[in-house]
Amino acid sequence: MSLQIHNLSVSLGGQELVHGVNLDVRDGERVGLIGPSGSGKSMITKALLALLPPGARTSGSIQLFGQELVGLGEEAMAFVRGSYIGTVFQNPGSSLNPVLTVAQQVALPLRLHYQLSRQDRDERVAAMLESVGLGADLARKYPSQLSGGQQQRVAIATALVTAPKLIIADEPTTALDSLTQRQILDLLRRLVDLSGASLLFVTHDFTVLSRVCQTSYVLEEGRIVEGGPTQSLLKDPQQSLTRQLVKAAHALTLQAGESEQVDQ
Ligand SMILES: Nc1ncnc2c1ncn2[C@@H]1O[C@H](COP(=O)(O)OP(=O)(O)OP(=O)(O)O)[C@@H](O)[C@H]1O
Repeated sequence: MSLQIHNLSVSLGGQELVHGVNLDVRDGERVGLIGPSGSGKSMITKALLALLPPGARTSGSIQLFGQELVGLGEEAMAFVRGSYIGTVFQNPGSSLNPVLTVAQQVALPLRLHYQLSRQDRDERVAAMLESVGLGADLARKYPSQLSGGQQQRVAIATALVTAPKLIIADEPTTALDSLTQRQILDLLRRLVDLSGASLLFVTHDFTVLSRVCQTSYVLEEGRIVEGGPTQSLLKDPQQSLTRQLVKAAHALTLQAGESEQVDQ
């Protein structure tokens, strides 16, 4: 098992925002966490990365490859983040460092966490850029000189270059047009599968999950209300929120004239 979240609760300012969440990601599995704005998706991913705001309290258990993360010290947690987890966030324009070139950006996690020779590092960066479909001509450019889709490709390359075992993608395509969104989702799915990593994909959009995730969990006001194979949730949603999210996804899909389905 890659990730086992058991009875996770998160409180902030004396208020409990996440209530007893259970969620599993098996090795090599792509799992979605879906819920409307304010349902607590970010609180769960931040708890997982130990990046909650000061004063937040976490209880329960988060096991990553068998290691308990709740209560782990900052130094050990920084090591876990750098070695085992890759993250891709919503807005690549702000998550990329504006003063680093594309090549420097992708090389940064290798510099921070691995002792590689300059040549090995450059080779790994070039191979990673190629695998996300960015040519050598873009390697010397800065994020501001790239399109949103190209920026997100750089972010994916940066997340995957250290070959992390778990990728956390938090609304990674929300800021992109629908064609670019599909390309980036397919790229992420392909690279995650190629690397053998597991994926936890956070979104409010079932259209996206149906393209990427085999299993999904539905979050409502800090609680998981439903979970299971994504296609089953789409075909036969049991909870009112799941039905609403599926309906919204069908409306979006019809709008875009697309039919989405993920390989199991
Ligand atoms: N720094 C904070 N201090 C206090 N409450 C917060 C803070 N950040 C978020 N919250 C509250 O925690 C709850 C969950 O928020 P969270 O950001 O996890 O939702 P989300 O599902 O990620 O939403 P979105 O899709 O809009 O990002 C909300 O009620 C929110 O108001």
